[in-house]
Amino acid sequence: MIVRTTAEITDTDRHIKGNNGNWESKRIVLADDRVGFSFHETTIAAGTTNDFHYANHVEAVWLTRGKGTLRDLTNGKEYPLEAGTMYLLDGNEKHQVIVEEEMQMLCVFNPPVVGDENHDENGIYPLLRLQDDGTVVREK
Ligand SMILES: CC(=O)NCC[C@H](N)C(=O)O
Repeated sequence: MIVRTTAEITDTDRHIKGNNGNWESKRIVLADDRVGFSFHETTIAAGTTNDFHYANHVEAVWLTRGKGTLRDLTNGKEYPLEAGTMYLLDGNEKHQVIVEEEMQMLCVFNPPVVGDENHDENGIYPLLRLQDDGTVVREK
């Protein structure tokens, strides 16, 4: 069994700042826990528009705080986001998160994020795999 607290993650190498400057992510469960998914708490700043594209991962997002809009960039559809709403990117959809009130979200990634992944210029995380010997290989 593994038990962790926010205090153990905040301001450590598990606390990642997004390279668009708009979000931060506390990486609660990572690939080295070897459970097949990673689990993050993400905060996104009010007044921002964020383009994401998890081409190599499935992501589920559960909003615990905040308000805004999710836009599916594959078809232009928009969905209101507020506490208690979940979206699942089961088709690796390019999407946009438009934030009216600061959002806090709980996010699950499969395959699991290894550690400090950040978005490239297209909003994509690389596909990194943690090998049994602890080394990380880039697969995409
Ligand atoms: C909602 C979203 O995709 N936010 C960006 C950060 C990501 N969820 C992460 O925790 O790495």
